[in-house]
Amino acid sequence: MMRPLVIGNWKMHGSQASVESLLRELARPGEQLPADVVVCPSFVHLQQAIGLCEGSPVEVGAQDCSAQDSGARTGDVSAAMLADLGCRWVIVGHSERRQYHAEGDELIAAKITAAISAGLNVVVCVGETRAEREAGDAHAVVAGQVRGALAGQASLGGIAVAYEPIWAIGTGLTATPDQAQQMHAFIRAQLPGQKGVETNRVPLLYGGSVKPDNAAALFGQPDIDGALVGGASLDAGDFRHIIMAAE
Ligand SMILES: O=C[C@H](O)COP(=O)(O)O
Repeated sequence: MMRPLVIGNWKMHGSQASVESLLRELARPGEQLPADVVVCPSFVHLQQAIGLCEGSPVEVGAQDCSAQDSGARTGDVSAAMLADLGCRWVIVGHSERRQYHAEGDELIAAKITAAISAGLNVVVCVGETRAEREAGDAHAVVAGQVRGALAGQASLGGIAVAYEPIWAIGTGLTATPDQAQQMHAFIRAQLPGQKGVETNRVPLLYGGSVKPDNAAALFGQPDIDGALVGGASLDAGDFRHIIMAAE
């Protein structure tokens, strides 16, 4: 069985003081956790978070990276810079990047390539809007995003996929465990084969209003290998409950 993977995406929240107090609770030196745990603070808090996680089982990731290795890209941060700092993970293609920064599958695929070649693990996000689900297009949309992001990759090693139905992000609406399982099984069937790892070894995370009271039911599904948690990861007690539900 794959070890569960639970990632906290802190989005554009926090201050040095809140990062410190959250990680004093979450990243306890020498602690054994029932899941691999990653926190993704904003770029400006990465170095502080890496210091606070030292000696603990919690790893640190970024929320985005450039598709370019280096160069005249004002405001961008390369995957190599993140790896150099001590990040182990990067989120790519989050729906908020797709929506507010007009990111499409081609750019997302290039970011994955850049991140993998810098030695980072990647979590690539896919998911449909409410209108797409109501129109019966959810599977076609998600299949297109999975193929667009992954078809050109030489290997699936180091890649996790997060299914985040956009209608469930930050809304308190969660896909039911059955709905999520159904889409996860579908996503697994879309993963390109012959890419270095068995498709059943690619971690598939669910994201969208994961909370302490629904995490165990989601983790109980055969194709749900973990979670990408937004709001609840900003509360140390709630995030810990979610991590422990992966047991
Ligand atoms: O990356 C995390 C997701 O967007 C989920 O956010 P949420 O748990 O606040 O719904």
